[in-house]
Amino acid sequence: MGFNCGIVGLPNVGKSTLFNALTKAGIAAENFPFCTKDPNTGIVPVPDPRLKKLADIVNPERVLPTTMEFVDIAGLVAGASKGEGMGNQFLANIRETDAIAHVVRCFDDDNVVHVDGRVSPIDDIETINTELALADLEAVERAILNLTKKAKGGDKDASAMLDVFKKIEPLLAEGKAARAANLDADEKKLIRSYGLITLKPTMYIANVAEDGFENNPYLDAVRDYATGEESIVIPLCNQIEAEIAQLDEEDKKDFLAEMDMEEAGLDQVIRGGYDLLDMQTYFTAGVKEVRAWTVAIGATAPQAAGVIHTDFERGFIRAEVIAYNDFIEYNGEKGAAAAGKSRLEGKTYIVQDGDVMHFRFNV
Ligand SMILES: Nc1ncnc2c1ncn2[C@@H]1O[C@H](COP(=O)(O)OP(=O)(O)OP(=O)(O)O)[C@@H](O)[C@H]1O
Ligand SMILES: [Mg+2]
Repeated sequence: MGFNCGIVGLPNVGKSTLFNALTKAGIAAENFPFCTKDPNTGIVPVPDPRLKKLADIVNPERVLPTTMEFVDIAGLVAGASKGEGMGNQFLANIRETDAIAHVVRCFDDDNVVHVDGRVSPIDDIETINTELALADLEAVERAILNLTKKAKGGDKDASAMLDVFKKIEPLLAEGKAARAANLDADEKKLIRSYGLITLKPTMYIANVAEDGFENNPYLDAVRDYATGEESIVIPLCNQIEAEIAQLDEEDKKDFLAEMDMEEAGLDQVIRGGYDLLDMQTYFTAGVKEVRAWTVAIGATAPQAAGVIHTDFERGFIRAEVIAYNDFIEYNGEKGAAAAGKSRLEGKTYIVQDGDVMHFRFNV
C-alpha cells in the first residue's frame, strides 16, 4: 500500500493509547516510559461520509472504505540522535514513514509519569524536534561529503542534489526542520530517497484531559507553536478515544451525544493524516461494491486504475468519470449520463477528488 503515518513523541505521552484507539489492536499501553519497543503497525479505515451517500443511491452488496497505515513507534528522548533511549531504532523506524503524527502531552495527572518530571508541551515538542533535526543533520552532512566527490567528477544529478542539501543544512544545524527550507516539489523529489524526517509533513496531536478541550493553556501553547510553522493541531483525549473505540456503533452514538461530540476525534486524526499524505480519494460504484480508493493528487486516470490492479493501468483504454456532486445530484450513473454529466476521459486525464470512475481496459 505504501503510505503511512508514524506516531511519535516522548515516552509515556499516550502514543500507544492513540494507536489502540485507531486500530483496536489492544497493544500494551501502560504507565511507564519505553513501554513500546518494536513498532506496531495497523491498517485503519479512512472515514468518508460520501461513501454512505453513494451507497444509498447504488445499494451495493458491500461498501469498502479506503485505508491507511499507522505505525506506533517507541518514545524518543533527548540524546536519541546519539543513541540515548531507544534512539537509533526509533529513528530508523520513523525514516520509513510518509507522514508524522506527533503526540504531545497536554494533561496533568500526577499518576502518569512524565520523563522530564513536568508537563511542558513546548519543551517536549522542541526536545523531539531537535533530535529529529540532529538525526537529519548527520544524514545530510554524510550526503554532502559523498555528493561533493561525485559532483567534482562531473555527475550532474549529484550536483543538483548537493544544491538542495546545502539549502537544508544550515537550518538543521540550528535545530530547525528541513520543512522550513520550503523546497519545491522537484527539489523534494530529488532527495526523497534519503528519507529526511524533518521534511515529512507533520501534525500535532494534543493529548488533553477529558475536560481539557477548553481553557487549557497547554493546548493554547501548542496551537501557537504550530501556527508559527504552519502545521495543524488536533486536540484529542486519547484515553477517552481508546474507550470509545471499544464500543459498538449504537453505544458509540449514545456516548458521543452524551459528550456533546459530533464525531469521534479519532476520525479527525485519520483524515488529518490522510490529508498530510497529499492523497485524494476516488470512488468506484457498482452493484457489487461501492469503494473508496486512494491516489496521489495529480495522478492520471491510468495511474488511478493501477491502484486497483496493475493490469488496469497497463491495458487502460479510457475512463468513464462522473464528479461526486453530479453523481449525487442526478441520483446515480444513469441520471448523470442523461444530464450529460458522464465524461469519457483518456490517458492524460488528471483525477479529481471525489471522481466516480469506471475503467475500460484491455489486456
Ligand atoms: N488523555 C489522557 N489522560 C490521562 N491519562 C492518559 C491519557 N492518555 C494516555 N494516558 C495514560 O498514559 C499512560 C501512557 O500511555 P501510552 O502507553 O499510550 O504511552 P506511550 O506514549 O505509548 O509510551 P511509550 O513511549 O512508553 O510506549 C497510560 O497509562 C495511559 O492510560
Ligand atoms: Mg507506547
